[in-house]
Amino acid sequence: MNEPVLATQGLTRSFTQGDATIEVLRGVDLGVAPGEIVALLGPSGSGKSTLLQAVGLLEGGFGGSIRIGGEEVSRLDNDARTTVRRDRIGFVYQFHHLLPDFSAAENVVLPQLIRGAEPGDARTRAEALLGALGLGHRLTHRPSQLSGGEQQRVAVARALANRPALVLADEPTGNLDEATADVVFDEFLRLVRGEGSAALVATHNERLALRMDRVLRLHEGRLE
Ligand SMILES: Nc1ncnc2c1ncn2[C@@H]1O[C@H](COP(=O)(O)OP(=O)(O)OP(=O)(O)O)[C@@H](O)[C@H]1O
Repeated sequence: MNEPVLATQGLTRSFTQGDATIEVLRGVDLGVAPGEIVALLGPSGSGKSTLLQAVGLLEGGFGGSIRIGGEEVSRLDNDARTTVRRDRIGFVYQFHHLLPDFSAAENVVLPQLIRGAEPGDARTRAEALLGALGLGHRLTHRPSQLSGGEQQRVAVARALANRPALVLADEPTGNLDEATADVVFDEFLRLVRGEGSAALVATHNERLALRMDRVLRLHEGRLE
């Protein structure tokens, strides 16, 4: 059997506020297979973002095990975490977080250059991804010159630029109106599938969740 792209065991996280401690994650065991697209469904406040931050190695303070591509990554130092993020994970957030002074194409080129790609190759890859998302005519536009749906498409292209084994997406179309969200979400799924990446996608939208390969439900700090 293929090694999971992502596996957690007994993942815990609690926050202390004053005298109160809230246990947000109470022992989450999950596995995502290569190329599998998994929905992480749960109401607001159920801990979806907290879980994505843990497995994306964006925050510390977690208990339990996180394996990415078979490697235990939960105890790595900061430099090693940064390398895992850069080489293996693509992120899409609810808000695009594009660099405002760079064009759409440059936003997709930059992460590739940081990883050591040749500028010509990076440009070709950026144009191919943006073209696949219908943005071939928007390459030189800055984020402020793009619509919300176009901005999120650029963010999707950027996430896939380095061919990550795993895409982590937190409400990737949550900031768009329903009709635009539907279209952008379909394009996101099509592109991720076409690239062969796995994805873990947090959403509170049942309808979007059912378009994915599998649905995990987060309830009271555990997966149902
Ligand atoms: N840094 C923090 N300090 C204290 N409490 C926190 C912190 N981060 C998250 N929490 C709490 O953890 C719980 C889960 O938050 P989280 O953002 O993971 O939920 P979510 O399911 O992603 O919600 P939403 O769908 O609204 O984004 C919430 O009760 C939140 O208040």
